[in-house]
Amino acid sequence: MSLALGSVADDYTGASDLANTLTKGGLRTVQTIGIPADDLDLAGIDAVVVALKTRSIPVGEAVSRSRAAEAWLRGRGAAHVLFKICSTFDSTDAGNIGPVMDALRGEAGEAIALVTPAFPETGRTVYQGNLFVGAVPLNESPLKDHPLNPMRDANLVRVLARQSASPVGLVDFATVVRGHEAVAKRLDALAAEGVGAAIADAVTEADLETLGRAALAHRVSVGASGLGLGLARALVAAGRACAPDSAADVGAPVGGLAACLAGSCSQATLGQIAAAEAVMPVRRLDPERVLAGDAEIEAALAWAGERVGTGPILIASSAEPETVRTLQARYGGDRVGHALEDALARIAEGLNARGVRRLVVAGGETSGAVVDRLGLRAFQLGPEIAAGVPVLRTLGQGDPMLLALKSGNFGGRDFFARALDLML
Ligand SMILES: Nc1ncnc2c1ncn2[C@@H]1O[C@H](COP(=O)(O)OP(=O)(O)OP(=O)(O)O)[C@@H](O)[C@H]1O
Ligand SMILES: O=C(O)[C@@H](O)C(=O)CO
Repeated sequence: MSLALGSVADDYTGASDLANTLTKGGLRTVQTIGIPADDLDLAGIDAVVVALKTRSIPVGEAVSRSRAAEAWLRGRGAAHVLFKICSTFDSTDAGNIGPVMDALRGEAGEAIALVTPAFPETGRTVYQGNLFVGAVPLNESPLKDHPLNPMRDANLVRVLARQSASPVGLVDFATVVRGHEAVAKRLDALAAEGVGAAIADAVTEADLETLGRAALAHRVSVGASGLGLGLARALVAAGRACAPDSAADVGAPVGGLAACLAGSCSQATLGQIAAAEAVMPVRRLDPERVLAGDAEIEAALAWAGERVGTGPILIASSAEPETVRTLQARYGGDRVGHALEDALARIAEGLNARGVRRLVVAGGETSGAVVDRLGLRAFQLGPEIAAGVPVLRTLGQGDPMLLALKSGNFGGRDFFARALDLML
């Protein structure tokens, strides 16, 4: 059976966001962690999203891992591969969006790639190449304070041009509203001028349907869940996927204990942790003590062990931007980030050993560290908790676990409680 669509995602929460959107768009979808084992059963599956952890690693590694995932997907018949990036275009001038895009475009033999992070359902829109988060340009949004990749320029034509080896152009809104043929013509014209990537404006789902249709004529595209939606709808309309009529079903309850972990320092996650304090015990890690040794992890696990038997608990490293900046200035951003990711991953492992089978994790890098530490390999999609965040059920690995991997900025204030309500 050939895949109708393949995707290489640059982080795990982003992958589950896309897998959720593809499922809602009518594609039977599986999310894998890294390149799947050969015995993964793909019968009846339309789309595979290969989750990588390549957003914040050195460029060369990001490129080689992405190429290997793309080759695997092509080997399963995927005619189109979407490189799933963050809807807030998380990256630095060194990459990794530009270099990975250049490599995948080269492999696919395409002259140009359509690029759009628009995802209107979560307030991400693109106009004249500028990315808006809700009502404000990217550089005025909380993303300007991101601990790993502060976003200080909203003009994505400029941002991507700093990362890509080829010139970057624009498919503007006036072209998009004229439909997929106009977009296709504009892409051809840009390619003829030697432009290797085009940021495409999109404000509504209708724009993304247009872009999905235009992108499908090529072998590779770059975008967030909004473009995934456009591609899914184009595939269903073309009869290349058969839109199952039953909603995503996460199967029988898994039971077991439940816990939440948060490493995201986004404004949304900080608000969600504050709200969780009213409904479950919350412990905040002391980052300085985490950097000093194992005692903080052991203390957190002992604290959890006394409480998790009677109800869900939450452990967070998250802090306000000013606190994050102070810590990073003292110890270095990479060192702090990795130490806290590793601490939360080890706490997840300890909780799992104490019977936790239902786990909510906030933050893309944090989720990557947790899922890797637990050795999870593939997920089936369950119901949507909030826009971009589905319930995931482990696939093909003995007793199932339920997870929710939340992108930092997603979800309402009651996210943690709401997630646990759907994870039975
Ligand atoms: N108190 C803290 N001080 C400094 N860095 C922190 C602190 N707590 C967490 N971090 C680090 O901040 C980074 C947060 O990245 P992560 O990807 O997990 O969240 P996010 O960027 O908000 O989510 P997403 O990528 O899904 O948008 C991680 O490297 C984490 O270890
Ligand atoms: O696109 C998004 O915003 C998310 O799926 C994500 O990738 C955040 O890390």
